[in-house]
Amino acid sequence: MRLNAIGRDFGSTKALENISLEVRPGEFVCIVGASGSGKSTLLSLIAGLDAPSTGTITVDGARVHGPGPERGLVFQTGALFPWKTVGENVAFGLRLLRLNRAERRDRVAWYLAEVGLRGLEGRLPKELSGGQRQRVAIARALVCEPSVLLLDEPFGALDCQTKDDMQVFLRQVWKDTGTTILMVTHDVEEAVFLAQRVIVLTTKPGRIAAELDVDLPGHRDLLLKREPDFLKIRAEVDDLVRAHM
Ligand SMILES: Nc1ncnc2c1ncn2[C@@H]1O[C@H](COP(=O)(O)OP(=O)(O)OP(=O)(O)O)[C@@H](O)[C@H]1O
Repeated sequence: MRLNAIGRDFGSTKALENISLEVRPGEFVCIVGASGSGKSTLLSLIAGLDAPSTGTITVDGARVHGPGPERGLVFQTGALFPWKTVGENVAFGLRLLRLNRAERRDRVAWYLAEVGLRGLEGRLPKELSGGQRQRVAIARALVCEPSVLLLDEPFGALDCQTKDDMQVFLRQVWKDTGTTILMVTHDVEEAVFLAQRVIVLTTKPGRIAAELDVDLPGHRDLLLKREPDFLKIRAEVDDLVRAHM
């Protein structure tokens, strides 16, 4: 996936300016920045829900002109259909793909198991916890086997312990599926724990201030968050975000 000199203006407000970024297949990249740095705007441009004022976005070599099944999208909350069951919500992701009934059933079952929701396919979203609902949203995005999974603060509404568990879960899903992931978050600890590479945005306009490779082990559990190496990178990213607020 490639962003080439992206800019987005809203009237006289420059939300984003000259953002160029390449995300390689299978990479896990997090974008952090203070409130108003244009994180959500950037993700919605890549998702094709909004169009850049300048620059181009390509995924698998094709220009983005609107939403498409090769880009899976997960928001902070509220994206599930409340009247559909867990299984139906996940299957909904497949509506744009031409698959027969057995293929659909198998894919839905595989991704429900992958996100740890096997046996809950008949439940309604209101019968799930917040963390479980986000697992459904992630399964629904992954079921199309997208080239890139786009996550906008997906754990932002969860309590600290659930958030921690979901981070470990997301690393596991990434390892199991090999999906390319681009996530935006204001939570620096989360970004450093999850990503191989962290991009820091400036505020007003949002530009790329810095880019850091996260040189931590591939296998990450929650104890890593207490390790000196982790805390050092976290402090470095925190300082960069603050310096560019
Ligand atoms: N539809 C819109 N119309 C006008 N201005 C907008 C619109 N969407 C975003 N903006 C402006 O663009 C800038 C970036 O907003 P955006 O929501 O992308 O930031 P963010 O980094 O995601 O913030 P937060 O972390 O608070 O969600 C802000 O100044 C915002 O007011």
